[in-house]
Amino acid sequence: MTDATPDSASASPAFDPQALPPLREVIARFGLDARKALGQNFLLDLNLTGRIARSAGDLTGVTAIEIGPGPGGLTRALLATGAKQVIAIERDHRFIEALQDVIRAADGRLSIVEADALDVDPVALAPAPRAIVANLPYNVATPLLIGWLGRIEEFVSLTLMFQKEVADRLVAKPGSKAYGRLSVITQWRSDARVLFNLPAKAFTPPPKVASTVVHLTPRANPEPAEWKALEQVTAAAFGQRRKMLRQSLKSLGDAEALLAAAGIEPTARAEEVDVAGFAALARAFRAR
Ligand SMILES: C[S@@+](CC[C@H](N)C(=O)[O-])C[C@H]1O[C@@H](n2cnc3c(N)ncnc32)[C@H](O)[C@@H]1O
Repeated sequence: MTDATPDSASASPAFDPQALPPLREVIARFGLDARKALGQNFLLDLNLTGRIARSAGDLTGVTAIEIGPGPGGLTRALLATGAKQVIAIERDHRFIEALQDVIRAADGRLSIVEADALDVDPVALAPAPRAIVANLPYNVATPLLIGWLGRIEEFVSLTLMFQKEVADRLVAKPGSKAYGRLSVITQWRSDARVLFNLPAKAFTPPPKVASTVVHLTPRANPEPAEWKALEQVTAAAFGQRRKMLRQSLKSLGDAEALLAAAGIEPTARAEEVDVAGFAALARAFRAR
């Protein structure tokens, strides 16, 4: 880890993302061909990365954590915000050398951690207030998000690029096709908002699908429920989403009694139950 502690909270964020060599040049100089297995689809347009960084909201005094800086387009944009510090976690060793110019230009505000983000606890890594801003590697985007949601109150916000199809699931409402376990868990813990979409051609190389930036903030008063119980009831309910709950919840025990305790019609289907309903079901399951 390259240590970079700023002198004070008021360290000036004067940083010009355009003053460094163009990203295409960095990629060519260091031979950074994109690796599909690591979800490497880069954003080389600094106007776009600037838009993403600004969409995180006011980062003044905040430690911004970036997952997968790659060649550093979004990293540069984050340094141009009022963020007190940027800590970027990158798994691919090739980018560490390529980012040295950015580290120097950041004048003590950028640290790079070479690690698999799935193994890193961002709360232990970065002081509060902290926010995550990332163009996520799509192969690990959902497990990363679920890990962060479990302790989202530790973050000011999460501003994350997902495949559009995943973003649609995060914000889906009951009654829609995209509504499922991920929607319930996300909306239970956070207020999740779609900010904007980006076409595949915005990336180098272009992925097969469109992408969406989602902004998540901790939900002020989440419905009381235990994480594990909520996972169990949503897994059973959405595992057979077309069946009535009195049938699909049988694997959990006396389904009719659980539904009665939660105040849900036994003939309801998973996709009709809102987050409050699933939280009630999780409480009933825990209390059985
Ligand atoms: C979609 S690219 C984004 C790159 C850059 N931030 C941009 O916007 O151009 C995903 C980045 O995450 C890195 N990455 C992939 N899996 C990772 C993991 N498990 N932990 C940390 N970084 C990872 C990749 O090497 C790549 O740099």
